[in-house]
Amino acid sequence: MTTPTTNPGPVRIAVDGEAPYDVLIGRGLLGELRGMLGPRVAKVLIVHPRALRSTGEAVRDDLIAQGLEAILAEVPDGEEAKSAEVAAFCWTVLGQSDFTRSDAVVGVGGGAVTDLAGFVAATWLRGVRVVQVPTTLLAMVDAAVGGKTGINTAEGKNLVGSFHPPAGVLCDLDALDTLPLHDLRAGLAEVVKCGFIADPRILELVEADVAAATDPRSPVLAELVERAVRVKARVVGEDLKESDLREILNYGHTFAHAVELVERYQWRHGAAVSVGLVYVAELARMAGRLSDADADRHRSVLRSLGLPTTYRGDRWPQLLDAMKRDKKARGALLRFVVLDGIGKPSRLEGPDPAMLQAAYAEISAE
Ligand SMILES: NC(=O)c1ccc[n+]([C@@H]2O[C@H](COP(=O)([O-])OP(=O)(O)OC[C@H]3O[C@@H](n4cnc5c(N)ncnc54)[C@H](O)[C@@H]3O)[C@@H](O)[C@H]2O)c1
Ligand SMILES: O=C(O)C(=O)C[C@@H](O)[C@H](O)[C@H](O)COP(=O)(O)O
Ligand SMILES: [Zn+2]
Repeated sequence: MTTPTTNPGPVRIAVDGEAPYDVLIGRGLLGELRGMLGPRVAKVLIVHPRALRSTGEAVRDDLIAQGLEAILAEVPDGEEAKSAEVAAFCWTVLGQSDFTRSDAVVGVGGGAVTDLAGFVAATWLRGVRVVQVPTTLLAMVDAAVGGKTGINTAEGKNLVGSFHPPAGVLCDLDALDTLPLHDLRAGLAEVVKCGFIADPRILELVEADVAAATDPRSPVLAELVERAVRVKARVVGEDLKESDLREILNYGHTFAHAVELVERYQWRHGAAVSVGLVYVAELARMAGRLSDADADRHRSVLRSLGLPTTYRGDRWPQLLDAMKRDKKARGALLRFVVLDGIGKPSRLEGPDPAMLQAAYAEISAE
């Protein structure tokens, strides 16, 4: 059931760092885009997925009405957008449109498109402005914020990319009205991740009312978005380039990225993160770092949201091979973000291979 909402005006969350910017969360925010682009921008490339053609066109028409030159680059839906070929297509459009350093890119779409648009902006003329307009929950709470941009290669997920913070992020919650439930749930996996690493109130909100947490019109979901963005903003504001603290945002991702690769991206990122969280909670439990109750809480909260908590691919050697290319690895040393308790992220370095496989057996047996 849809809960009626009032329209209290946008929440503004500042992200600190060398080039600080704001994340706006609210409804009907398109009018804020021109201001975020900045006064010098005259030409804009709007990168959008095929499925959101009419949204891309609406953004283009709005900017044209405000006197800008705006061009569309339509890219494939989902993970297919994150390839060298699609990035090269965008560079061609930019080249043919004579884009200069005073022009800007706007990413309109889910995390796949905001990762691609950010990467194109980071690489064009060695870096132009990008404003992100995320349209999935996952992109609002995670992908569009923080400046990690990138594409995949045949060998793995996000292996090519750069840190290129946006000039601003517009999280218009109205976009969630059309988002399929599976994609909403996928976004909630990253929200729950923030709950485990830094903000336990997120876990309490989900546990108290799962229906509200999965209702795009509910104030509970709006609060979850705000809380998750605050976690991310605080972390990336302190450690943009992942020298240490930022690794905590990668909680659950060592196993998740391996699943995505092995499953040829037929798993949504958020679904893979969900099993990745359960996997690493098992690992931490086996290493004597996490209590049974806290490890079990991972399973119960994710399961209550309809997210997967098991992986039955029977592909341990391939998963282990993929995990070796995780960016947190150092040489042959696998490194995992683990919890010593809820809200207490830590690291587990070079765990015993038998324990790695035992944790896998645990999540495939359930
Ligand atoms: N850069 C980062 O820090 C970061 C963080 C988390 C995830 N990511 C990346 O984000 C990607 C996953 O993002 P995602 O979950 O948004 O998936 P996605 O971008 O693949 O979008 C999912 C699907 O929803 C469609 N869609 C988008 N908005 C819609 C809307 N409002 N209504 C209906 N359909 C809509 C898309 O076209 C797509 O088919 C992965 O590639 C992941 O690696 C990056
Ligand atoms: O922002 C971060 O840092 C993260 O790790 C957030 C993750 O949710 C996200 O999926 C990120 O793209 C993973 O990055 P990678 O460095 O492991 O490729
Ligand atoms: Zn992620």
